[in-house]
Amino acid sequence: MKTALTIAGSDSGGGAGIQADLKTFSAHGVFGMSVITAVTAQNTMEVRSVQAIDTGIITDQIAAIFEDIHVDAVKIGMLGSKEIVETVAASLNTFLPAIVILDPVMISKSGHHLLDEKAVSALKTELLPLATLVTPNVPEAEVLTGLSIRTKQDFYEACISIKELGAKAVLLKGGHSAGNPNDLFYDGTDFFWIKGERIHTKNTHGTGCTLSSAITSNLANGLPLRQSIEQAKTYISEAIRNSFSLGKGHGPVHHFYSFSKEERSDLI
Ligand SMILES: Nc1ncnc2c1ncn2[C@@H]1O[C@H](COP(=O)(O)OP(=O)(O)O)[C@@H](O)[C@H]1O
Ligand SMILES: Cc1ncc(COP(=O)(O)OP(=O)(O)O)c(N)n1
Repeated sequence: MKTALTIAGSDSGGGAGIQADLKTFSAHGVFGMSVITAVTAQNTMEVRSVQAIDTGIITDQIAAIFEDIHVDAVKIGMLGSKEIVETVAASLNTFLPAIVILDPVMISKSGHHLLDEKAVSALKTELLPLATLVTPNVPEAEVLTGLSIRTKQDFYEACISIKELGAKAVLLKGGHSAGNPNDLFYDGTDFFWIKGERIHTKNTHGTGCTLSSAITSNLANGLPLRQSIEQAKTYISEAIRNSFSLGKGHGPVHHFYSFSKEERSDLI
């Protein structure tokens, strides 16, 4: 069985963060492992409080996994602080995983800051160069580039600017734009649009975490990058289509097995 590791924050409400990542890995037949960077007291309406995890135990969690278990792909989500960004970058530089998907989580749907302003420059200089793919949403890409992103042309320019920060490839997500949620991919050579159809629901908690974890799972399972992204887009679209009302705010997306019984036995 293939393995994937998420380095991210815990969402007590179960819709985003580590919890969404592990559900997505399981749904793809991948064995999921986790390094917790922060604990959030969160539900469908708000992030009430955040406790960062001590950097020593973050280093230990990563080392405990890599010194014992083969990791096919790593996904990075909420990091919270500059110190945690630097700690994670140092560990990745030690263990050099082949695949790193970086979701540069900055603000929750409920409006809570999940990354300190001081951490942004460390994220750009220390983590982006280690990423196989970075998956910002529009507000995150605006912070990373200093550009305002409204038009299709802005999407192209933002991708070029983020690629120049050192990531091998960029997927700029269009969920926050008006109209259909089309995402733009760029790897320094080719651009391609991953087209979506807007699903009108308030239950979209955890969409970014789920998409990046689905891409991570597909890469861990050996698919090429483009196919991994295309299949992950299908997965997140179905997960949003089948999302449900849980709690009083933004309900979670629905995680489902993305392969047949026969395919599942092939994976094990
Ligand atoms: N209402 C929606 N209908 C269909 N797809 C969506 C919708 N909202 C977001 N998406 C898609 O979900 C994925 C996550 O995007 P986005 O919501 O922008 O990320 P984040 O959760 O990081 O803000 C992207 O592929 C985006 O296009
Ligand atoms: C612990 C934690 N990590 C990440 C997020 C943001 O997740 P995302 O998938 O972008 O979903 P929304 O919060 O935007 O719904 C989070 N909320 N908590």
